[in-house]
Amino acid sequence: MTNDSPEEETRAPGSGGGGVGGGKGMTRRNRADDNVTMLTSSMDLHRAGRSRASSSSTDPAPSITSSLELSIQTRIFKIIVIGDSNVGKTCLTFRFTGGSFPDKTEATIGVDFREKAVVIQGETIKVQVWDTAGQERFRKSMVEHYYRNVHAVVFVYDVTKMASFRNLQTWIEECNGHRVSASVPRVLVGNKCDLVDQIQVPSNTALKFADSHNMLLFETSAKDPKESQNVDSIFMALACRLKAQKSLLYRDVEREDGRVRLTQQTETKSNCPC
Ligand SMILES: Nc1nc2c(ncn2[C@@H]2O[C@H](COP(=O)(O)OP(=O)(O)OP(=O)(O)O)[C@@H](O)[C@H]2O)c(=O)[nH]1
Repeated sequence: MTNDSPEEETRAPGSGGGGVGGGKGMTRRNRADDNVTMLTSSMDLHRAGRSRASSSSTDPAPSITSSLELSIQTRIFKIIVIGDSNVGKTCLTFRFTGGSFPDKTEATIGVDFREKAVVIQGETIKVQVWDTAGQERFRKSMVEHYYRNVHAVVFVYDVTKMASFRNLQTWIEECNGHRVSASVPRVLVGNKCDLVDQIQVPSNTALKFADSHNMLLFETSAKDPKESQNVDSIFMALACRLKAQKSLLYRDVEREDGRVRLTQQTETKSNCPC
């Protein structure tokens, strides 16, 4: 939980079309493609930044150099997770980046950053997940940062709370109000499907909504370990889509204070069959 944000000099993808997958429909138990490999477990950017900064005084120079060389080749995709408080945004991002369900969560203040390196068709990509605060009082000063240079958006509702589903329209309007391009992929996630006896949002209602906004729908549970691959699929579908549509290579530059600065470096094109 932090109020800091990594400084960025990226720009949102300006080309490529439509929502994720380009197709509509519910994707439940969608499996990550075989071409995709998760490389690392979760890493809090700030904690990682601090440890890199502090270790730089003791580590031998060659390892710093090779780490920088490695990072120069790595593209970073910023994905923000948006939705009402308590829908499970933190738990979903934790499940994806850390592979587990947190024992205890507190309301997110500002934003939490988590990052995971994945390999898609031989290319290592850092998926940077911004877990945003659902409570208005904890997000006020951060909203601009959430949407700045975002590459994809995950809208989350709680399948056991109809109000959280109804509020999606407000979240979409906020997103649109921050000039997020229509070409930025968006997906819809209904979380807490493990609470089968309490479901208030029927799948077909959610599917209609997703279709009308050109989004894929994922119904899943951050809590149920059997759903973990489905949670991974949410972010991997976006990463695959971004890899296919993005024509920019970003350089990850470490600054002296350990914060991350991203700069556009050169152009590449790739085709992802995911
Ligand atoms: N049963 C069940 N509970 C869940 C699931 N995901 C999250 N929760 C619970 O829902 C509560 C809220 O989860 P969070 O991940 O903190 O919610 P959030 O959307 O990040 O909330 P804010 O930080 O306030 O925006 C916690 O008590 C979690 O344990 C799920 O898939 N199933």
